This record gives sequence, C-alpha cells and structure tokens, in this order.
Amino acid sequence: MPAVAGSLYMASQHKGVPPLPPPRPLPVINLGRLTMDSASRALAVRDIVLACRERGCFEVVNHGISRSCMNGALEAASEFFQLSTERKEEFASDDIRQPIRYDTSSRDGISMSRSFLKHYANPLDDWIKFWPTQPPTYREKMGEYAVETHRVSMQLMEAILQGLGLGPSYLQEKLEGGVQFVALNNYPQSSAKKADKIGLAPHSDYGFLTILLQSSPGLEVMHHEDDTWTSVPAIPGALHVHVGDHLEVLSNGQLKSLVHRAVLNPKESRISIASIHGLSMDEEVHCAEELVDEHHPKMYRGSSFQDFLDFLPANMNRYKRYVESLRIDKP
Ligand SMILES: O=C(O)CCC(=O)C(=O)O
Ligand SMILES: [Fe+2]
Repeated sequence: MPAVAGSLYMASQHKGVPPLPPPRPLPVINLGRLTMDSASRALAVRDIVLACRERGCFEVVNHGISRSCMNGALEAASEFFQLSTERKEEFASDDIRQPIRYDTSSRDGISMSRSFLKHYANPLDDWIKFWPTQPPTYREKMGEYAVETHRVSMQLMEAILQGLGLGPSYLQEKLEGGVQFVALNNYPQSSAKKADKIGLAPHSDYGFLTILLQSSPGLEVMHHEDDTWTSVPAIPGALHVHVGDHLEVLSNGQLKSLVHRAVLNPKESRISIASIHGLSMDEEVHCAEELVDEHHPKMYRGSSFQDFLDFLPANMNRYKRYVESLRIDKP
C-alpha cells in the first residue's frame, strides 16, 4: 500500500525549531480496485480495514469524483465565505438543530479560529431548499459534490463492513438513507503576530466516516499509539477519510475514532469541506452482535445522532471523543 509523509517534517528541519518525530506515512488507497476483479477487491478491502485499524484514516485516489466537481465545491464554499457578513449571518443560529447554520465563534468549544457553514445533504431533495442561493452556483456545485461523496461513502462502508466480517450489504439500506452532514470550514492564514496557530481544536467526528476535501494543508491527525500529530498533505485529486465515533461503536472497539485538528496555514487562508456519514437521525447505532462474544464483551451503549445533539451543548469540553461517553465500563 503506497504512503505519503506529512509535509511539516520538512518545515521542522530549519534552525531553531525543535525537530518533530519522523513522519508517519499515511496510507493511500486506490479505490478503483474495489470494482475490479474479486482478488483486487479483496486486497483493497484488506488495505482499507488495515488503515482504519492502524491509523484511523487514509487518503483515497481513483474514487471517481472528477477534479472539476471537487474544485467546483471548493469554489462555491470560497465564494460563500466571501459574501458580506450580513448575507452570511442570514444563516446564523444558536440552535444546533437548525438544518443550516453559519457561525464564527467558539461557542462549540473547539472553533478557535474558523467560520463555518453546516448543513445536511442526504437525501438531497429534502435539504437543498435550505442551502444558500448565493453564490448562484452554490446549490448545483455543492449538490453535485455531496451526491458524489455519498456514493463514495457507500463504497467505503461496504468495504469496511465486508472487512469486519459483517458482509458488504450489512446496514446498506439504512446507510443509503442515512445522515450526510456537510461542514464547510474557512480558516484565516496564520499571522506572525498571533502565537496560537490552531484553527480547530482536537476532536473526533460523530458518524461512521468523514470524507474531507482541503484546499491546502492544515488538517492534522493524531496517532493512536503515542498521541503524536501527522500533517495530512493535500494530494491533488485525493480525498481524506477518517473513522468516526459510531464506527468505533459498531465495530465494538475494533476500529477507533480518529482525533484530528486543523492548524492555520502560514501561506494562505484555507477551506475544508468535511462530509460526515451516519445512520438517520433517530436510528441508534449499537455494537454489531456478530463482533460481541465472551472474549469481546459489548463495549458501548447504543446512541443516535439525536442523542449526540442532546449531549453536545452540556459537554462541550468534557470529551475529545464523544464515544468515550458511551463506554459501558465508564464510571
Ligand atoms: O478543517 C479541517 O481540516 C478539519 C475539519 C473538521 O475536523 C470538521 O469539520 O469536523
Ligand atoms: Fe472533524
């Protein structure tokens, strides 16, 4: 499985900067292998599950989403953030249950230096009416990207569920109709004057999988074993994928949700589009019975996306990973 190394390592080689630990290459998966012959698919499934187990994340290439579709989504996001404050604030709300929400502050406990627009996207016909009409291409460009990303999320989930021994059609219908939550993040360029370079503080994502597209580097992922950070390079045409809290629950702890953060880019302002995929709002996710036995007792209680929204306001800074609050052995 090919791998790429984080770019911060090079930056740390300059005089006066304490050296970072050696870069830990991130796995790169060629998704085209999933639809080739069965032997190629089996190898791709093995690589995907290995990456999820060991790193909690990987980069995907050959996923079938065109460069123009990806660039279109980044442009639409960028043009939205360039609108006047007044226009953007039409979507401002304190209510995290709103179908669309714009904010700039750290009321969520983790946004140190970002503005964001968050909205739902699947099924598209249910949600697109809430999306911005400015810039005029927003709905078309973001809609196309959201549909394509949902398709990739289905392929990835089928592979992961197959690799966990649950079978590729496990939960298929529920995933088809499940939540897709899209977060557009806008970070300023880091300034020499401001010491704090963190745009978004460490956290894990709700849901099974997050698929992330970034305009330039800034995403960092924490290594499961020693808590060190690796910078995720912006490989042209690639998407970043990581494991969310509910995949940890479903896999009964075989896979761990990934702690990640965003640092400000010293060269330019940065946009990322995070697409979070899970079951529908009220559907509880439980540890798969097939993965529970006397040697692997059930580790987590069941919970839904609604439960997560209930949990969030009162627990902003208590857990880096929501899944910790679901542990059965927790005091
Ligand atoms: O901007 C990034 O790279 C990370 C965004 C993120 O973690 C999120 O939206 O949940
Ligand atoms: Fe995140």
